[in-house]
Amino acid sequence: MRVWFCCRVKVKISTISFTAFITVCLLLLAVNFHTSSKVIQHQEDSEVHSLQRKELSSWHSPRLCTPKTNVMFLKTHKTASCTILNLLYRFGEKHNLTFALAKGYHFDYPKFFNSRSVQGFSEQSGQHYNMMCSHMRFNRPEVQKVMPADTFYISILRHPVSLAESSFNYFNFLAPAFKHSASFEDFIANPWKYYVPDLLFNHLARNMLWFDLGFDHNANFSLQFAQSVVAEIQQSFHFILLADYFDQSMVLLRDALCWSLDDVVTFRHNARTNAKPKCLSPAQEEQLKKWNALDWYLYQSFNTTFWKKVERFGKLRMDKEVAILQARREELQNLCLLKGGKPPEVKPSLGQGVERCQTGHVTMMTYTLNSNLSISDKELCSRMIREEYEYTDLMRKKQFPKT
Ligand SMILES: Nc1ncnc2c1ncn2[C@@H]1O[C@H](COP(=O)(O)OS(=O)(=O)O)[C@@H](OP(=O)(O)O)[C@H]1O
Repeated sequence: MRVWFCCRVKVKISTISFTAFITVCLLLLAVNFHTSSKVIQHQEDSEVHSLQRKELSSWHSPRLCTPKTNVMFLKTHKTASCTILNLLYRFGEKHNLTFALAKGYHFDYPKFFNSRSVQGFSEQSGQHYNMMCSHMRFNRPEVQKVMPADTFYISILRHPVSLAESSFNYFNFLAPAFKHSASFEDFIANPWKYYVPDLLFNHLARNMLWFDLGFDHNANFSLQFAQSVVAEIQQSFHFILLADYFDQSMVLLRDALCWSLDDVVTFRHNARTNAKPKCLSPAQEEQLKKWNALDWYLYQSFNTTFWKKVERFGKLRMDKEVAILQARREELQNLCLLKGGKPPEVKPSLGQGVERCQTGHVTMMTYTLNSNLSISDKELCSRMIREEYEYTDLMRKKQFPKT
């Protein structure tokens, strides 16, 4: 009896010690995940990673990967790029990262990017930056001079039909082809009547994405040529987001960068208040796809890649994470914005604030913060609504306090 009792006590003691040992180990592990950056290396699409994914039941779980802090974003035009810019600046500010900044607000666009247009950069210094995200015409060898070798390259595309409509609205004062046409419908019906291939800024009227990615937007379409360009883009960029599936893009981006939920929650920036897309007929849509044949091919290719990624990620998991993202956005909108951001305050586009991101003569959405925010909430909310120029100036002041 005594022996049995002793045994039971021993068994109990060893069970308790074992349990305590395991608990301490788990706690240490959890603390380690939270505090140490030396966590298991993120290996996208590897089996290890998919096993880890299964264990991550919630977005608030510690991530089993190392957050990426070197990111190059090719900011294409009229593709929700100001919204992405906002999240990159926020992340950079939070983690004290350096930005390769243009001397103004873009890298001598529409010229090809040259490393000389980065403020304070010289090739001799061997200096590198964490992030780069202002408008440019992509030029990989020059970008590589400025960014570290392990940089994660991203960009964003948008369906050429809605892109053309957005571009016509914003850039009809800038692109000669748009300027001279009586209406968008008129332009769609007779693009060659108004389009002179080599006129400055006419790229905004034809294959604008192709141009921003550094290719000849006036080239004749051939399958072989288009395929070779897509292959080159795939070599240069780790992930191409789609503005038309913005939330799904954010979920995939967060996963690829190993960032937190709040890092990828954004308010919509740079949106028109008159953003109701024009109702185009199927024939007009086809004409636009034909006119922008290179961009249309580009979009279709990366749309296919995108949905393959979603499949690998898991469609159910995607739906779940999109829902969490949207709920968090709504929560932040209600916290930060007057009337939860709806309806937006309307300002003419050529004044101060949001419209400085713009160059067109359109009415822009701008946000007003709730007046009763705590100091920390006000800081958070101000960051979320801060626009491109204001944020760029702020980062410039941080990096170049004397200028
Ligand atoms: N989150 C999200 N999802 C989908 N679409 C979005 C989002 N954020 C911005 N937008 C739309 O993107 C258009 C502005 O694009 P950019 O910021 O790239 O413009 S710019 O080139 O920097 O001027 C502009 O499109 P239009 O309103 O159709 O012109 C914005 O409404």
